[in-house]
Amino acid sequence: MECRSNKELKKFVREAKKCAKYGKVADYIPALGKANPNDLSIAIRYPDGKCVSAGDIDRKITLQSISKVISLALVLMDRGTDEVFRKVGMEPTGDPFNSIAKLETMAPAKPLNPMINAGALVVTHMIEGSNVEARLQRLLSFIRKLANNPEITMNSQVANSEFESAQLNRALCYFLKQHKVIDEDVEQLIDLYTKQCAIEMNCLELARVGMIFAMNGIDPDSGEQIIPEQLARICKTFMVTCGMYNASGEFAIKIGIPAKSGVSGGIMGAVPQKFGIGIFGPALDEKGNSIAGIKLLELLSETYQLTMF
Ligand SMILES: NC(=O)CC[C@H](N)C(=O)O
Repeated sequence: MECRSNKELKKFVREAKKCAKYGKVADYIPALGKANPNDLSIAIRYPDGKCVSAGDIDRKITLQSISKVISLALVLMDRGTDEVFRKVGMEPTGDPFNSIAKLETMAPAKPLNPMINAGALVVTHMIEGSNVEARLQRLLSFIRKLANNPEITMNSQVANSEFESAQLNRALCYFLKQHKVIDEDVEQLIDLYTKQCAIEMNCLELARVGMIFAMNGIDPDSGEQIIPEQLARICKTFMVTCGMYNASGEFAIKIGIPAKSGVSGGIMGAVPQKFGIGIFGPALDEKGNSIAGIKLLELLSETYQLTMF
C-alpha cells in the first residue's frame, strides 16, 4: 500500500505539525534563523513519474548536511572506494555531527564517517577541479542531473552567513590539515563546503534525488544509471547508519528507511525500490533533525509499513 493522494498526505502533515512547537530553528548559521518553525512540507516522487505532495512545495531550502550524501556519491565516482575510504571511515559515531572529540582519539586522524562534518569536509576536499568555482560547478552539474533541473544553484546569502560563522568547521579542517588528511588552504575548503551546504532546491526536487538513491542510482525517467549501483548502495547504507546524526539508531528502529537530514530542516528519504521523499520542516530537535519531519515519517512508515527491516 502506498500514499497516492495529496489529500491523505495533507492529513499526515496536519498531525505531524503539532510537534513543531517542541523544536527550534537552527540559528548558529544566522541566515537559517529566519525560517518559520511552523512550516512543514513534503513531496513523494515515484519511479512511474507520479508525485504527491502537501504544504508549500515551491519553497526552496538549502541542503546543508543532505549535500554530504550527494558529494560522497560524486567523489566515490571520481576517485573510487579505495582512495575515499583511506581518508574517511565507515563507522557511525554517537557524537553530534560537528564534534571534534573522536578525531583526537583516532589514530591516524581519520574521520569516522562521511556524514559528520569532519568526514564531509574530507569528502568535499576530494571534489575535483582547478579552483573553488570549478569544483562547485562540478557538484552543481551532478545535482542538477539528479534533481532534473538545470537551474539549481546555491543561495549566496546562506553560504556567506555560514562562511562568517563556521569557526568550528575551520577547527576541524586545521586539525585534519595538521594530520595531513587534507592539504588544501582551509579558507578555500570552507568556502567550497559552505557553498555546497547552501545549494538549494524544493521538496519535489529533493524527493527526486531521494528516488534516484532508492532506485540504486538509476534515473527511472531516462533509464540512465547516474550513480553506479554499488556506490548508490554505499550512500544508502551511510544514510541508514549515520544519516540522522547520533539519532540514526532510533530512527532506524522507529522508521526504518535510508534518510539524510540537514540543519535547514530538510530530510531526504529513499525507500528502496519504491520512492523518494523530500521534507522541509525547519524546527529541529536537540540532535539537529526536523522534529515534525521525523514525526511525519513515523506516521507514514507506520501506515504504509515502509520499514526495510
Ligand atoms: N548538520 C548539518 O546540516 C550541518 C551542515 C552545516 N552546514 C554545518 O556544517 O554546520
